[in-house]
Amino acid sequence: MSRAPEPWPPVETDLPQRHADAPDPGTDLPPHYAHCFGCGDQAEDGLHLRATVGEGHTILSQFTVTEAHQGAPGLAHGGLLACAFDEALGTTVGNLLRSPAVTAKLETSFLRPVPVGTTLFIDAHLDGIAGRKIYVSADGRLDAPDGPIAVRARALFVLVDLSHFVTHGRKEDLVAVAKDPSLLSHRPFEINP
Ligand SMILES: CCCCCCCC(=O)SCCNC(=O)CCNC(=O)[C@H](O)C(C)(C)COP(=O)(O)OP(=O)(O)OC[C@H]1O[C@@H](n2cnc3c(N)ncnc32)[C@H](O)[C@@H]1OP(=O)(O)O
Repeated sequence: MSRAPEPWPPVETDLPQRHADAPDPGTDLPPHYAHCFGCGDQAEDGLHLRATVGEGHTILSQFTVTEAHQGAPGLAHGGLLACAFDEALGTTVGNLLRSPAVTAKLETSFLRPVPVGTTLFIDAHLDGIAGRKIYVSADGRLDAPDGPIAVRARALFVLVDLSHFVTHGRKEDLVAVAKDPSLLSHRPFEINP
């Protein structure tokens, strides 16, 4: 497999417009859903990713690799790192565009091992929009915002209607959220099953 990067975004795009109600640069974002494996504070052994809005089209996220995240002894599992990027990229799309979207395609390049105890700093950037397709990418650096790059990712998100979540989500979880809206502590949209 070639290491030469393919053109990105792969199609002609426009620069996405930040939503007028997008949070300001410097804003620390609360978890979007308490049980989210990526950011939820009630997700035991989750990643507990934390995100802060950056300048322009960026959001900076970070999480610390724990023993629960191992693949090889003492090293983060690659699929779990991909999960962290899915979360960081999705947060970027959701908060800056404030429209529901889901991951359609996620590509990760693993450049360096990520040991347990490392904090990964993920700098995500909205790259382009073409109709419902949103292209977004991120670099993940070891232990500092300017540390060595360990993982790179790029993804296609597709804008969806709220009906996507209501139609496909497990009913008891949708009901739980309707009963206790604080489970969705930060939400770019409302869910009323
Ligand atoms: C704040 C929130 C943070 C959340 C972070 C976590 C985010 C997530 O993990 S979301 C969960 C994982 N993702 C999913 O479950 C999505 C499952 N997939 C789906 O539901 C559907 O396939 C979906 C919605 C992506 C697309 O279906 P549909 O709405 O019918 O649109 P469809 O017409 O097929 O695709 C729209 C466009 O995207 C393109 N596209 C869709 N999938 C892909 C793909 N895998 N690769 C390339 N292009 C694709 C299509 O070709 C089409 O392009 P064009 O407009 O040029 O014709």
